[in-house]
Amino acid sequence: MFALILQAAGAVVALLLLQAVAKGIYNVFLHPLRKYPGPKSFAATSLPWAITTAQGQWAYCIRSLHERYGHVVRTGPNELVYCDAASMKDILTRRPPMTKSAAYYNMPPLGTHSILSVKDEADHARYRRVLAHAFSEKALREQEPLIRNYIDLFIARLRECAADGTPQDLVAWFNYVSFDIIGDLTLGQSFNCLESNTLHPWVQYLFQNFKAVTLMGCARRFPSVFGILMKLMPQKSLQNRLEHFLFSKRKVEERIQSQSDRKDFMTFVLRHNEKDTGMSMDEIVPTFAVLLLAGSETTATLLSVTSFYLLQNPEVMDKLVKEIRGSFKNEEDINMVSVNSLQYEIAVLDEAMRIHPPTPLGSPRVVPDGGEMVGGEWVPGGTTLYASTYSMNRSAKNWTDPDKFAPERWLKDPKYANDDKAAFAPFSLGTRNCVGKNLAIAEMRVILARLLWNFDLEPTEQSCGWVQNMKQFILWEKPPLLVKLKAVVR
Ligand code: HEM
Repeated sequence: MFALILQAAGAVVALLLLQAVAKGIYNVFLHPLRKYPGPKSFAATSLPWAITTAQGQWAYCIRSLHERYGHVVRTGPNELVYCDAASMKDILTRRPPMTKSAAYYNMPPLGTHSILSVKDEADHARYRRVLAHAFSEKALREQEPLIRNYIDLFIARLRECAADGTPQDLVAWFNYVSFDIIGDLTLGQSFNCLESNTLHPWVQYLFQNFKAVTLMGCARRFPSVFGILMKLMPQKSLQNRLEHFLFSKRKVEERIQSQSDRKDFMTFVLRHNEKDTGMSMDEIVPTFAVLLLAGSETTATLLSVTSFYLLQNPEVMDKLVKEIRGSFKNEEDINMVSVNSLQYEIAVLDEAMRIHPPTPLGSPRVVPDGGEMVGGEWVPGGTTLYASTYSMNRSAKNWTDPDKFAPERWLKDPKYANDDKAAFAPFSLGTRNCVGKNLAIAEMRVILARLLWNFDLEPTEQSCGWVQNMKQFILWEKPPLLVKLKAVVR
């Protein structure tokens, strides 16, 4: 009996293997994408993509594939990745827009789409119309006092903790301040990370969640064994994902029930949420869960990256510190409007976003039925495609000295006259670009200016190799960045 079961299992495995080989041969030699350049193994099966992605190495892999094969690479049986501005524009700004790729955007756990994952463009436009009110100029002005309180606390806590000369982990501190701000703006309550000098457990779950979602994305590429792969995944991380979501749901519901009119996102959303043209509660919950994550991790990453490159480039740091300290009489003068005059700081932040974009992957889309022209070539309907932000920003075809941190390239330095600035889109393009862009920019400019107004930063031995081989699981998995802070006495 046992031998029979073994024989049957062997036959099933052999059949699956045969099917995979036949499919691989079809994909390489007969598939409509066969003429596109790229490694044969990537064209044959999704396995190389899944392995590299699960190892957190995808951004580096795509970059090296572009260096070898050119501006377009076939990275999977049904997938193309681009590395030039014209193709990126074709993909992201087409009218009507190409839909988001289901292979990359997960449905939230309770089965209703968030603004990030929703496929239907009319639904997306409806979500976006409501949410836009929470991110208008007017809303930002009204939110500034709330944000300022947290930045005051950030500086005060850093002054206390750095007073004895102990190096501070800037990644942790930027996470504390960005999560406290976003917690307050989204849920009406702080995560109290700054006060407690620790990440709230919800935030810790969040980081595990990125890995879980990445692994689920890998498993989904193999529908015939998806069920088995999901069983092999650490069940705790799947459970965490659900708990994490239920926590957000509870908090969003509490915020709505409080009927408060504080100047947070919910007040603006509820004020403009018309009954028939607005968002349902089931849609608000996952969308607010996205805001918590999209509005915190990204800004914390960029501030960490900026600090790292400033520490590695003392002449840039000096110039920036001089600009900030020479532009204001008092710290109170540093606000979301006055920082817009800091031309060098703006260039430094743009350069950090170029060299190490907080969202390294890009925005995958699906070519509509009937096909579409992308970068001057016909691409068949159903193809998944995107411009990889990391490769775009590090390509020698787009930038002079792409691996050099050079804020001057944003300040009309003739050495960088051939840079293709149209290749720079860290907040994406088109109807699904980042709704929080203005908030993110304002927040990062003020936090960086206030940090360098208050402290001289010095690297530690540990901080020197910080970016090397940093893994990506949707966002970057950042190790600690230990830095010495010397408070400036005035
Ligand atoms: C440096 C900071 C930030 C960067 C680099 C960034 C980048 C991006 C990118 C590339 C997208 C498009 C994602 C895609 O198509 O898959 C996006 C979308 C989005 N971002 Fe940001 N983001 C940042 C900060 C923020 C902030 C502060 C918020 C809100 C508080 C926010 C909220 C969102 C939302 C809701 C979307 C989805 C928009 C839509 O689909 O209509 N982001 N962001």
